[in-house]
Amino acid sequence: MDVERDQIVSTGPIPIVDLSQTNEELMARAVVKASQEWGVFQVVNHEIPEELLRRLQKVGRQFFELPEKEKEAVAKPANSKDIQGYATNSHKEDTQDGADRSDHLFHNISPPSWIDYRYWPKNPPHYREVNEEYARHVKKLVEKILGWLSEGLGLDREALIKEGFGGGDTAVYTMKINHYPPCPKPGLVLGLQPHTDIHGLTILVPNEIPGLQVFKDDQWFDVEYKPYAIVFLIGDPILRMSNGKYKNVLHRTTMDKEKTRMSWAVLLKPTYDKVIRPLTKLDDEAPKFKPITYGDHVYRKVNNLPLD
Ligand SMILES: O=C(O)CCC(=O)C(=O)O
Ligand SMILES: [Fe+2]
Repeated sequence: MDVERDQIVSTGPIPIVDLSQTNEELMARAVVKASQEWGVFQVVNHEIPEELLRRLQKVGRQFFELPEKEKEAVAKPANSKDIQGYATNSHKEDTQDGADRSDHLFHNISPPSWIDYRYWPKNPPHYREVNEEYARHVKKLVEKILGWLSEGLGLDREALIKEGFGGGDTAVYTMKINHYPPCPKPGLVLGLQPHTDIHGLTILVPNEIPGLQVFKDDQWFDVEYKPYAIVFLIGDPILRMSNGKYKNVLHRTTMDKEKTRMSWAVLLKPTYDKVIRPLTKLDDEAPKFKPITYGDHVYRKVNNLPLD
């Protein structure tokens, strides 16, 4: 059998993995290969209902369409160390160099002890119910993918979620809605500057406006929009936990001249005190990274301090 063709059904260069195949090993291998070579892949025919994704996008869109004053009800408090809340950067001058020209809403969605409903919009009224339902589905999908990635390292299925992220009920899941309003000079500015993700894994649902680009082999590639597909991006901690086997993909977002782009990203993170290091059974290989707490990693990245 032509494994290569069966495992990745792709019209573009970014790997696309069909999760409705019966052969689990093929799907697992496709996810592992994509993570080694690209650090990004899309999944289609996952078990998250399409109508739930439509509702997730609808309530998010309704929130961002509210007048600025109403969005401020969940604003990130000034000087808050916590990322949670609404913040706007899209009013920045178009020519301002190096600025991210986008708006965001962050709030934790799991575990329950990390949820602070002050940052969850009360308007539209279904916002909370839809996001709670989505959180349950995302967790299941993430655990499946991390299981395959663990096995791809020669470890047991639970290694990444348990040893890497501290366990299914300890790992922190944060919803981040990105909102990129139309930009009259899209060539001059970016929605998000090129970056690798500070957190471990990003599970992304974009709207239909193209904009996400990933870097590989000295070239940027567009991530093709596929309705209801979910994009996975590997972040820095998984690079470290896998001792460099899984890539932390460099990516950025562009702006559209006329249309608003939005994306719903769930960020998977360890708690700040968790030490990030190559996983135990990878210890017999020379470690490529020094142990570092997740909190220290975030601090160093945010402040442009050296990491290793
Ligand atoms: O909006 C996107 O497609 C990507 C967002 C992203 O890279 C991020 O939030 O870190
Ligand atoms: Fe990102």
